[in-house]
Amino acid sequence: MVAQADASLVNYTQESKHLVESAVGLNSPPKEKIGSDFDSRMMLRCLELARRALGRTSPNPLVGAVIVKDGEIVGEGFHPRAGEPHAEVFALRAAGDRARGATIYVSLEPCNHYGRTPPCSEGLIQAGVAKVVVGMVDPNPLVAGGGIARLRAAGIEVLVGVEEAACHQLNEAFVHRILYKRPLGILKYAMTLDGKIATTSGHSAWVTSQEARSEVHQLRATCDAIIVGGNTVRLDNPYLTTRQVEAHKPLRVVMSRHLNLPENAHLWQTADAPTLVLTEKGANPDFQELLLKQGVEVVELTSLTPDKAMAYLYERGFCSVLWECGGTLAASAIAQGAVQKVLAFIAPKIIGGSIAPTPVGDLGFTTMTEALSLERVRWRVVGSDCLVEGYFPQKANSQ
Ligand SMILES: Nc1c(N[C@@H]2O[C@H](COP(=O)(O)O)[C@@H](O)[C@H]2O)[nH]c(=O)[nH]c1=O
Ligand SMILES: [Zn+2]
Repeated sequence: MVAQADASLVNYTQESKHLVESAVGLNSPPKEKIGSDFDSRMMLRCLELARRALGRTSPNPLVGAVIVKDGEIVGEGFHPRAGEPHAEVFALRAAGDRARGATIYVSLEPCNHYGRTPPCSEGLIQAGVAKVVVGMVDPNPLVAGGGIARLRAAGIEVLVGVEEAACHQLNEAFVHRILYKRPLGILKYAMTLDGKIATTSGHSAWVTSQEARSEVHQLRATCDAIIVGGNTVRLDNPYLTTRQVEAHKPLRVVMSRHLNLPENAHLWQTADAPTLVLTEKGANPDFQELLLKQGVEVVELTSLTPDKAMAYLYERGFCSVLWECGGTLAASAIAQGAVQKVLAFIAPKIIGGSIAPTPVGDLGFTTMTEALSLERVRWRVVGSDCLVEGYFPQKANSQ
């Protein structure tokens, strides 16, 4: 039986629950375009600015803001990382007095709470902006429509939902974290046209083209952590880095119950990205010592399962986790609901072999009717390969 994640919408008032459900596309029909073409252009500029902090803002969202006066941009900003000022603050600083009577575009609803920083709603009211154009409602229960209500109560015109789908897409991991209290799990694999991730002897360098591999490095830079099992460390000896000097370096996570791992794996010998080994209480103390000496963090969980690992990474403030593991761990992560999104690179190659490894191990299904169907499926060509992307269906639990 495959676990289905339920969105926890129980912390919302009835009104904010509807706003959030609609913003994140749960239980809501397709919508019409909101705002003018100029509004859309400005909102897309907000998203471009927000992307400058890709991979660096968790547990916070990616947010961009643009201030427009008399048809001209007079201030821009984005949220660089958690604990630092929000996007609106940077844009207001850049605009100075020109913010008075201006329109501000923000990709996420301005906050209305005292967190690590004071509420942006109050900052906008004090700056005297005339209009606020919002990309999407903030699903954080501390905000959830409250920022919009506060601005309207102060007499400011507010337009909500401009380029909403694009705003949601950029923050899909933040939204998932808020609604499901887990990071978004993304399963990525590269397989041949006949569904193999390696030859019968375990050789896998390389299944896909150079272009597809550099796309993976870019993908890693957008995630908070990359997770593999002990088998991948033993068989592939991966680096799990982004190979880009300036890029964000996600935490490399290894799940290993018994710590029966090679002493000289690349992961412990390369300090260019942080590494965490998740294991169980009391496992192999000598190996734990060796890891600690090499600067690797070790955390013992009472039981080590994909869901327990995701619960731990949630507590650490992560929004997105990339599963780059072998088929056995991938099957158990899927079965426990630790995977929401699948990215499959398919190389136009055939290697054959009935015992060659496949991307997802046994799920216990015997009939096609049990197959897990992905939705919102898209595909595109990357180099000489095809990238297929889709999501497992998600549920809202709003009792
Ligand atoms: N980063 C961001 C927002 N983030 C909102 O504020 C929450 C974090 O608050 P704090 O701990 O004070 O940084 C975060 O969970 C999200 O709901 N809001 C905005 O108006 N603009 C921003 O740029
Ligand atoms: Zn704010």
